[in-house]
Amino acid sequence: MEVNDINMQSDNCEPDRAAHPGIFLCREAGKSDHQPSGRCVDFPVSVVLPAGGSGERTGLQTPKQFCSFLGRPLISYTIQAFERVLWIQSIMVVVAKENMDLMTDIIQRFQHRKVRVVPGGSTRHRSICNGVLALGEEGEGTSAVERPKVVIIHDAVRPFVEEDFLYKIAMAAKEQGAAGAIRPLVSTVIATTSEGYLDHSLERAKYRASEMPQGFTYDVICQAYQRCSESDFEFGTECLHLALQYCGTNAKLIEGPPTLWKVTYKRDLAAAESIVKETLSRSACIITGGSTQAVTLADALQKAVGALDVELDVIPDLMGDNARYLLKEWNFIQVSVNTSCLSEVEAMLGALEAANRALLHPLVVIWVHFSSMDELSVSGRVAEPAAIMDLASTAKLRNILLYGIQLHQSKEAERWERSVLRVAEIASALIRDRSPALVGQLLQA
Ligand SMILES: Nc1ccn([C@@H]2O[C@H](COP(=O)(O)OP(=O)(O)OP(=O)(O)O)[C@@H](O)[C@H]2O)c(=O)n1
Ligand SMILES: O=C(CO)[C@H](O)[C@H](O)COP(=O)(O)O
Repeated sequence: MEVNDINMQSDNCEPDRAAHPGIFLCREAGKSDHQPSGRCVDFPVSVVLPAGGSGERTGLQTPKQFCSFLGRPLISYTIQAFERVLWIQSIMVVVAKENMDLMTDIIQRFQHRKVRVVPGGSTRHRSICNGVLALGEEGEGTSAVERPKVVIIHDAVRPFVEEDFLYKIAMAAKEQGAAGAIRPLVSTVIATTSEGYLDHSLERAKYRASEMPQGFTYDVICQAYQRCSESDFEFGTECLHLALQYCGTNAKLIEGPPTLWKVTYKRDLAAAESIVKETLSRSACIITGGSTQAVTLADALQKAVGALDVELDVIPDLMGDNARYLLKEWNFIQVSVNTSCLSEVEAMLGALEAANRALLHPLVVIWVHFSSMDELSVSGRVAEPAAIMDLASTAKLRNILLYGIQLHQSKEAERWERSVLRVAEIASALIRDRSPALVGQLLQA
């Protein structure tokens, strides 16, 4: 059966654990950046994340899964990608013995749930095997988590896996016993002689790169590891091969998106950071406080930012229905007109903190202080650089990056348009770069 043919149960699937004991559908406070797909899986699915390697190829001291960007270790991004999938019931993370405490700290710090940690082995297969066996023990005598029907295995260093693809893998694994992600080959694979000459070359169109995630029925992956040889444990790199050789299970292969790529070298960590930044920079919300001047500025910014590829919503405040903006990946731009007082920003920071919005990612808040020339001539200075610096220093401790932009009203249309464009450019650069060095600066537009 084609994976696309599998009946996708997508309509209003209600969380009913009694009727579907395998469905895991709890929502997690402060982590609602992800829209659930609405898909249900009516069998228990658990995940094994092998994270027991040392990451030699990065050349770094720290194993790559524990290297951080935007204040969070890579492994936490991967866990989050699985944790937000409501139909996944548990995640078994496998780490080297000496990193068990570190991993436990990460789980606590980023409030990961559904996660257990077990010690790994000297090779990837040994680590995965430990994780799979631990899933079996998890089912015994515990009511919260059942023995899984399907086990998804995914390298802890592939952080960008999407729910839709996991769904395809889980459904195909249940149907076929095994399923795995593939990608087209980038380069031709050749065999070399022991003297370093070309022996033969493979016809590229016939081959595919095997990627992760892979899915197996629990019985297939358990049997494969029970039956495989020491040599497989020591030198093997392919779980699908074990399922074929030891269980006669031909895996269904499904072409996955390019984002399934594995962090292998140091440069891949920088690439992962830039993908996360790009994702976090797509939308911002302007809060006007309801003032006419602020709304006019917001409308002008909306036009200017449109060209910069940022989705921009304009709302008067974060009250009532607008509180939903606190729950998603929005960045915030607070416009204050003719007041150098930062109380509106302080109130917003309080609301963001209460919603636990900056737990997983640094959040950008930009205060745009819109002042008339009259205000300037009365006060004789630009708005409170010291106050914003103090507020930003405190906010930074809570993972909120506060920046300021000072915009002076001008009666000259051309000058005004230039300033608005500058605000749009500065704001989108601040949102995109999330530079800690610029936190608390009051930039001039
Ligand atoms: N004994 C091992 C070796 C690897 N892995 C995990 O398997 C995944 C894919 O392996 P790879 O990219 O090769 O990771 P490393 O072995 O850490 O990297 P390197 O080969 O560069 O040392 C990683 O999440 C890694 O932590 C594991 O759980 N246990
Ligand atoms: O793609 C894979 C499975 O097919 C694995 O991710 C890959 O084998 C990881 O191993 P390596 O240590 O060789 O990078």
